[in-house]
Order: sequence, then structure tokens, then C-alpha cells
Amino acid sequence: ISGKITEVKVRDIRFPTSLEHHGSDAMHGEVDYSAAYVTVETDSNDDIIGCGITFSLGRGNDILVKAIEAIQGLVIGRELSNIYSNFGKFWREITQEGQLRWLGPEKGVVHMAAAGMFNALWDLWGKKAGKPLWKLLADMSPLEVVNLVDFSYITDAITKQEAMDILTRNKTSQKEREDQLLKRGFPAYTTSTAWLGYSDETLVKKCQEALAQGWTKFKMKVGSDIDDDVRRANIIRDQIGYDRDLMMDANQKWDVNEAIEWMKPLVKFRPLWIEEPTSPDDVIGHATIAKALKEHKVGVATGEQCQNRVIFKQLMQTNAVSFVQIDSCRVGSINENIAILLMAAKFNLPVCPHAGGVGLCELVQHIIMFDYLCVSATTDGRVCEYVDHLHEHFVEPVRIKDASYMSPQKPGYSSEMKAESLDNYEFPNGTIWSNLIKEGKFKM
Ligand SMILES: C[C@H](O)[C@@H](O)CC(=O)C(=O)O
Ligand SMILES: [Mg+2]
Repeated sequence: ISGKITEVKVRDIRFPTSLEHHGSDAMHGEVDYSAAYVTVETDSNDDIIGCGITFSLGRGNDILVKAIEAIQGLVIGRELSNIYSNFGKFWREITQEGQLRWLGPEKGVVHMAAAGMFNALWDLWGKKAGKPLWKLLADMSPLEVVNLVDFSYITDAITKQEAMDILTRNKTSQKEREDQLLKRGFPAYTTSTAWLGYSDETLVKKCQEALAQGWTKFKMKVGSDIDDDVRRANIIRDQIGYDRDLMMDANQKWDVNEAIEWMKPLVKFRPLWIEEPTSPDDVIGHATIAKALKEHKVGVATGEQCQNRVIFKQLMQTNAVSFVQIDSCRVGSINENIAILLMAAKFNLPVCPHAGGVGLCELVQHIIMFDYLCVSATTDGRVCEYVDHLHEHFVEPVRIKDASYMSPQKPGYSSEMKAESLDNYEFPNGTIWSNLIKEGKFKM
């Protein structure tokens, strides 16, 4: 790939989802799904622009924009051939930059900023290669994949050679899985039916709509009030029955012992997992909860706010996680997510990605499809989250058929947003926001 990066732009894009309580949970009451939206331009004459996002809940999205601007200078002027010929090395150069790393390292705003930048660089690579990213990755040799990854701090859990072995053993059967993927897609579950701020009537209506659309796996929010959780779980089980799967998500609400206690009246609803029962940094706490819930056959899921591959490693090493929830915008883009997929394969744990928000479904579908084709090589016990909001703003929105993600076909990472949406939802001066502010519906 020839050419040089000439420009990186970042925009603060926000959607007023709080107006209808979409996205609400026990810790994040009123949220405005937002994207720090990155575009990367080059000096080639092909009009191709790499588009990437990183995700936030509204306030603070401007901080993400600033953090991405802080790495702009490290990217502008770089030759594409130099970046992509050893992408793992370039990833390390950016995430370990001697001054910026003090703000992380590899965690929080700076790491999410790196995710936004690398997501745009991945989109650019896919578009230049003329392939959707799942396919670009799937067509790489095991060695090329391994070279995308920074193995520092995880070699006690997985070596490069072990990663090569995992990728190599799956190559011969890859074609069959690709045929399956193109026909059937990758299995999904829905979270859109049971946000915490929805009334009981909305809950029933949304469950019925989802059942009519063929959904078989559902996630509900818990953790604000135990009686409320029991009532809502009853409503949902009444609607979906016990042949379908139900997952529960506490979004970090509890202390460790509180989580174990709180789950006691909920285990009778047979949740497949309890998600984020406690602080995302508490590895031992997750292990304690997982051990206590094992007899009830309730797994522990976590990852959407897991800061990097090191914490994922520890969660896996200590049996603290039963479902690994990678996220496309929290850790350092595809490069770091591949490290997590490889560790999950080594520890024999299913990866069930976190998605939703704005654009998270569009992006993470590529990663889980690559996992199916080249890393785990199975869909057994695997399911990718789906949330039915804001897809209309994307040039290639996700396609769901029979409760499965159908594989994206356009070149790139499906991360490009429509120009009109960007203009309307730019914060605070886009038309949507200036009207809301004028009408007094939003306070700065
Ligand atoms: C604040 C977000 O909507 C969060 O509740 C999403 C989440 O936890 C999930 O989708 O899982
Ligand atoms: Mg969650």
C-alpha cells in the first residue's frame, strides 16, 4: 500500500438517546451515545478516507477528541507501507509513546483515543485492500496475524509460537466456515428489550416485538433495586419462556459479597451469565463471584470496560470470567483484540463481544467473524450482542437476519458515518443539538 498520511480530523458526535432512556443501566442512568469520530486522509488520488470511532456516553466525548488530537502528530506524515508492514510495531510505538503513556499506560482516555485512531487506520487498510475487515484478516497468514499483535506483558499466558499454532491448526478448515458464515451469519442476542429505564409496558412490548423478529437470546439490566429486578425478570421470563436464553447485566453496581447475595433471588430465572457484577478492575473479586455462582450454573461475563489485554489475561488465568466480552473501542482496536481472542482460545473460553452504543455492532462484528474463521473456529456457546439503535447513521449498517449478524460486504471496517448524520449530530453546533439546547431540553 503506497501513500502517506496527510491529515487526521476528529469530530465530537453525540446522539440524544437519553431522551428515550435508551442505553440506561444501574450505573449509567441517562446516556447520550457518542462517538469521537476520526478520519484519516492520505496523499493518494483514490479519495479513500479511513474512518474510525471510539465510544462514550456524552459528557467527556470532547476529552476523547482532545486525546485523539494529542496523537495526531505521531501519525501524520507516516508512510502507509511503513505502518502496515509491521502494524504490531507501529501499534506499540503509539501506545508506548514516552510522554503520552504517563496518562495511561494502555488504559482510560488515552487508550480509547488510540482505539479510535487505530480503528480509522484499520478502516483505511480494508478500503485500500478492497476487502471488508473480517475478510482482510481471514486472508492473512498466521504469521501476518501474529505480527499485528504486541505480545508484551502476556507471554506468560500465550507465546507467539502458541498463537501461531492456534492460527495454523484452523487454516485448513477455514473455507467451510467461511461458506457457513456467508450463508448463516454469526449468532446474536438482543439487549434492546430491557434497558433499566423502560416501563413494564415497554418491556412487554419490546419482548413481543423481538420474539416476532425471531430473537432467542435476551439480556436484561439489573442492580438498582432487587424487588424491581425480580419483577422485571418475571415479566421477561413470562414472555420468552425458559427455552430461550436470558442474560443479566449489573454494570459494576455491586461490591463482591453484595453481588453474591443479590444474585440469590435471581438464579431461579436461570440467567446464563451475570455481566459486570463488580468493578471491572477487580480480578480477584470476579473470581470470588464466579466461584460462588458456579453451583447455580451462572457464569460471569465481563470486558466492556476491561482496560487492556493484561487485565483480560488475569481474568482468564484466575477463572474469574466465563464469557469474554471484547469491545471494539475500549482496548487498542483490532490489534489488541486479537491478543485477547488468542488468549481466550488458549484458555478455552468463549468470546461473546460487547456491542451496541453507536457503531460498536458495526465494528465488533468483523472481529468476532475473524475469531470464528481463524481463532476459536466455532460458534458453539458464542453469541454477539446486538442493540437496535443508531444504525441508520452508518454507510454500511449491520444486517441482522434470523437473529444473526450477516457478514459485511463493503471494503473497510463498516465504521464510516453518513455526512448528513455527522453534520446534524455534531456537538454542540449541529442542527439537532442547537435545537435541543434552544428548546431547553439539554443543559450544557
Ligand atoms: C451505558 C450502556 O448502554 C451500557 O449499559 C451497555 C452495556 O452494558 C451492554 O450493552 O452490555
Ligand atoms: Mg454490559
